Amino acid sequence: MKLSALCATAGLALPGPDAEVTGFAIDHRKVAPGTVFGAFKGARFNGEDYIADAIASGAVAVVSASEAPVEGAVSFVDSEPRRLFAQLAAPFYRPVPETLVAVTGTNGKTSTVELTRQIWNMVGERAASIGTLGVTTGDARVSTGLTTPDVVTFLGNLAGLAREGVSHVAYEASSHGLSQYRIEGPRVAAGAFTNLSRDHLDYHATMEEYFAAKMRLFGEVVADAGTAVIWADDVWSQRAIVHARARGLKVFTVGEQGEDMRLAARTPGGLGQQLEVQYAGVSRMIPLPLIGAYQAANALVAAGLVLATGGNADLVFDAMKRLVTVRGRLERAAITPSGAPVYVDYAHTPDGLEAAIAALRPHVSGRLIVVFGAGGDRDTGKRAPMGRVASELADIAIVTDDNPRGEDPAAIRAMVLEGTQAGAREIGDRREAIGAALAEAKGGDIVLIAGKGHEQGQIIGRGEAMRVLPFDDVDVAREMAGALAKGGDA
Ligand SMILES: CC(=O)N[C@H]1[C@@H](OP(=O)(O)OP(=O)(O)OC[C@H]2O[C@@H](n3ccc(=O)[nH]c3=O)[C@H](O)[C@@H]2O)O[C@H](CO)[C@@H](O)[C@@H]1O[C@H](C)C(=O)N[C@@H](C)C(=O)N[C@H](CCC(=O)O)C(=O)O
Ligand SMILES: Nc1ncnc2c1ncn2[C@@H]1O[C@H](COP(=O)(O)OP(=O)(O)OP(=O)(O)O)[C@@H](O)[C@H]1O
Ligand SMILES: N[C@H](CCC[C@H](N)C(=O)O)C(=O)O
Ligand SMILES: [Mg+2]
Repeated sequence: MKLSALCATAGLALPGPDAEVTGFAIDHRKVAPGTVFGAFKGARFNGEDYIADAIASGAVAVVSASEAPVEGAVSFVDSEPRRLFAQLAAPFYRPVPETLVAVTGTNGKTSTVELTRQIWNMVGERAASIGTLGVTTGDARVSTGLTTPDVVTFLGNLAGLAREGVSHVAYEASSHGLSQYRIEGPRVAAGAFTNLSRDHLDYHATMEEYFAAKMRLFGEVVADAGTAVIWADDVWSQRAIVHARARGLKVFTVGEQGEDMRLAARTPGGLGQQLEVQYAGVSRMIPLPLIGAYQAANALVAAGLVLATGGNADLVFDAMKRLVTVRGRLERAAITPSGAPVYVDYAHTPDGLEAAIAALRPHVSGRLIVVFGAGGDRDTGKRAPMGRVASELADIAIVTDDNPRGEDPAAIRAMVLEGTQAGAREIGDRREAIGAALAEAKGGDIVLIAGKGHEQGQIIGRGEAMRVLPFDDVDVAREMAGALAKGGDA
């Protein structure tokens, strides 16, 4: 494809001679002849340092923020080079699935995109989701490593899915992804906001900045005349509604305070819950086969996205009855020989931990035992609040390791323990901590293993020294339950 054609589609002037474009790259090591190179300043490197190398490898154009010397290639300079790069790249990656929706919020993005994918599939669409779990279609899942992949991977994935016949894609818009313009370009029909609470304050300076990053979804990413589906019961919801209205989007609110889809009642049951939902003047009873208020919220927002993009209400609400557990989100992993169910959940924020404990509480007649930790090289300010939530809301809290990365695991645990009241236990080794929780559990108790969900490893070290030790909470819980049944030492 010609650079001039990409510029014309993106509405940009071509600032130099025309060239044939063969691809896009944001890492100079991936540049081949004909590539457009995005030279961005990052947290660790300045991509502009690699411009000459990229041109030597065949780059035909360079997008950057400053007048750094670009000799032998067309130079695009913009104060938001990542945005310009995405605008230029989008028309190259064709075809694009016809219906795209994006989900933002501190918690619930993965669950919501996955449930949206499930509902679309059940109502007859070829659907996929992209997010923390990777790229998921009906029959396959491929990991990308990040929640929101880099823009080149993202656009490439969309085109690949469209070529396979996928027409509907729901993807996660993390605040990092939004602020780094990783998910720009194609037309996004609807966006959803789930909630906002403390996380990532190592990357965003304040909650206001964190919220502003999320609101780029409604401010810029969702197409003109698109829809904003907003969970209405969060403390930040009203402000999200104001942003969406100011942009002129259609607003679709969901929740107990939702005006478009109202959750009138929610009754927890053994393996799920009964929801009474009012939509378009009709009241419906929906037996949702997932437990917990938070899963009801995510399922309703997912239904809202499908309805906002043309789904048939009868089919959509009927599909909700057949939703299946999202991997690592309140997933029942095992039952101890004493009869206590063991759940694995991805709660890694104070709010997430509170939501996961609240989801299980109605099902506990004895004690709720929680095993959890906090990640290294991530927001340190969430650690003590996580400790506080666990020790206040669970009966037994066991603090353990969760991806210490480049930090001293004992120091991370100490910060978590600062928030706990007396009585919280500390067992650094995660396998041992899970074993202790299962051994402690009696009939009527429930064990919650929080923080890693679907993750497949324990990340130790940083940079060159980083290693990922295989670890899966579900597998370990099963192994430990098995060992207890045999009467061995867990
Ligand atoms: C802080 C952060 O988000 N960093 C991401 C970001 O890096 P960056 O732009 O700061 O890049 P950098 O490493 O400083 O390099 C700058 C530029 O120089 C280029 N470069 C660099 C070296 C070189 O030799 N040649 C070269 O061309 C790089 O490709 C890059 O374009 O862009 C990189 C390329 O896409 C990502 O790999 C990297 O993710 C790091 C590994 C990461 O851990 N990110 C996490 C925090 C993250 O993004 N998480 C979110 C949120 C999860 C959630 O919702 O909770 C996610 O969406 O996954
Ligand atoms: N709507 C919600 N409200 C409160 N907590 C939630 C909600 N949805 C999920 N959670 C909690 O957050 C955890 C992570 O959920 P999920 O993976 O769907 O979120 P996410 O936004 O994709 O997270 P990440 O930022 O890591 O990508 C869940 O395991 C649960 O503990
Ligand atoms: N997307 C989140 C996941 C955190 C999961 C937890 N296991 C950890 O490692 O902190 C992050 O990268 O901050
Ligand atoms: Mg996610």
